[in-house]
Amino acid sequence: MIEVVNLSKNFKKVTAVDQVNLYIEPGEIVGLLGPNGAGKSTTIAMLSTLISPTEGDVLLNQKSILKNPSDLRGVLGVVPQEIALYQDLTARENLQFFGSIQKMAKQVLNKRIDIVLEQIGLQNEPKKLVKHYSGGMKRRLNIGVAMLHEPKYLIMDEPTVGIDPQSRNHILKTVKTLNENSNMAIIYTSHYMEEVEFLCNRIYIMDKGRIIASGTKEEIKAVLSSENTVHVKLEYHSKGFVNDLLEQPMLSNINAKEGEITFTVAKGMDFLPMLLSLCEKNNVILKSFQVEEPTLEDVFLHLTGRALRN
Ligand SMILES: Nc1ncnc2c1ncn2[C@@H]1O[C@H](COP(=O)(O)OP(=O)(O)OP(=O)(O)O)[C@@H](O)[C@H]1O
Repeated sequence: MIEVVNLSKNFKKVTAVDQVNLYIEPGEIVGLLGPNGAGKSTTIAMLSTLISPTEGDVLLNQKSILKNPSDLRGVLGVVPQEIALYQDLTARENLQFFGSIQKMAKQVLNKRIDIVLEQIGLQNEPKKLVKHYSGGMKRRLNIGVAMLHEPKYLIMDEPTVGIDPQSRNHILKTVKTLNENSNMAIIYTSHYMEEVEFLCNRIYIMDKGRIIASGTKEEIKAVLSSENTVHVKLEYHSKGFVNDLLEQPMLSNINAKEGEITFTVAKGMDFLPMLLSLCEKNNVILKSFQVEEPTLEDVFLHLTGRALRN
């Protein structure tokens, strides 16, 4: 298990990471979700021993790695946010180069390269130079480089930024398969809450250097378990109807646009009779209504008053 204990990092006057605690157990996918500038990359840089913390510690199987970073490096792969590849080499040549600087034995390396190329879906591009790859293919090869030494833990720093939806889906599937077939534990950072919801068993939500929520998806969403969002569509817009809604004490966050209205209501509240009687009173026809479960985006909004992406 890897544990991060009271980890902080100051850059002069900026506190990029502030007393962060988290852990990852073998075989799980953990999400680190937060907007730009939340401190995710700085946390990862400390976790992967690239920069040293101002305060706090990182433990591998309960032993500090600050004095012996090589213990962690052997079991950890890091996929950086930036593409770090040689453009004038093929995928295989890139993997050969990065494997050789890790001093992997030639035979072992060649076997691993075959496996990794298959895992990242680039086995059928033997002659193509990286400079002729699409953005998504480069990202996949970037992941392959980090996987060469068969790490038990893989850290991925926003691996889907700036790529097309098809490549993004491929990467998400690769991450899931790697975890399921190789039992590789993955720390996945992102500001896309739907990716984190899809992939991760446990999630940490970070903002302004701090962890503001953590737990399973269900536990985090339970923060909002007392409320449901309701979407109502009317046949046509009615000012009177909206005014009547605004006067209902059990409703909040009422938003009306044309014939579409959204509001929040306490969970379990039977609001339908009220809705139907207001329709009748204002002579409008209810086209549809939908009760929505909260998303991680809603939780973030609730905790910070801001959207994850702006
Ligand atoms: N080397 C540095 N010197 C000064 N400030 C830094 C440095 N690195 C990061 N910061 C600041 O620390 C804060 C956290 O940055 P960090 O890159 O860790 O956030 P992030 O969540 O990874 O965001 P992004 O998704 O944009 O990468 C930001 O305010 C950033 O400007």
